[in-house]
Amino acid sequence: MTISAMYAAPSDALIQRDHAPAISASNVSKRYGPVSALEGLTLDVHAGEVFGLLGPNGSGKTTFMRLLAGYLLPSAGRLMVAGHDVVGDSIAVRRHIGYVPEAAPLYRQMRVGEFLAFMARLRGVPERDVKGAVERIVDRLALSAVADKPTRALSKGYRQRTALAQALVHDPDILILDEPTNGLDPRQIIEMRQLIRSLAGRHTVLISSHILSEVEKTCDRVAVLLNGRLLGVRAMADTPDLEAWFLSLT
Ligand SMILES: Nc1ncnc2c1ncn2[C@@H]1O[C@H](COP(=O)(O)OP(=O)(O)OP(=O)(O)O)[C@@H](O)[C@H]1O
Repeated sequence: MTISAMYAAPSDALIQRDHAPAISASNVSKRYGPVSALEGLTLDVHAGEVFGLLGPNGSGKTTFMRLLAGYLLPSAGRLMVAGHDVVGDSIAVRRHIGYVPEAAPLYRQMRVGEFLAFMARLRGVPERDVKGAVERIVDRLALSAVADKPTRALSKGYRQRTALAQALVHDPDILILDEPTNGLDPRQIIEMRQLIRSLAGRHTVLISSHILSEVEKTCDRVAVLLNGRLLGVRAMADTPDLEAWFLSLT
């Protein structure tokens, strides 16, 4: 399917709502030698929702995201993304995922437009569709003012937005954002939150954070992780006091 057809067609994410969860973890564990970073994690993320992973430093949030993105392999358990196994079908999984790590590399010598075109090609967007895909994402994320600037010259807010654009340029169903507001100023935090909310529905968004108020304002549902273990999952609509719930768990 061409990227233009992907934009025109109802997204896989919406189709999946009636079928498989966008992300499904069954008893997933990850060890780094003697360190247990995730312990028997079982969790479903529904298509089209913004889902928050909340936990202090070292609770396993980044490890879970890196497993989903195929950068790491689980030590045990089964992890499915858009109906594909991350171990057995990693190429299909990568097509469905856009990932923004906490410190996203931006190839500092490239201009923003060039960088996005480079990332689109890397993700398998056909050559004839690259220009259109870049134009669409530059427009959608309001990057036109900086499209000709080298990425090294960007402000932190624009850098974060460019990192998000590279993760969306191939129009994945699922977007994974590790601490997306880290280091942003208050206005940039608000803009990033609005941007994430605007992606819900068409995309499934998984974000990590250790800031309760951030999760409260951005997410539809939240999971609390501590020391690699899942302590609970709640819909924000059913959680009038996130702080009280969090404290009751930890
Ligand atoms: N490459 C690694 N080798 C060894 N231990 C690791 C490695 N990466 C993470 N860990 C350990 O795994 C545990 C979970 O780390 P992880 O980075 O997934 O947590 P986190 O919740 O994302 O933390 P943060 O908010 O600080 O990014 C921690 O104890 C961490 O020290």
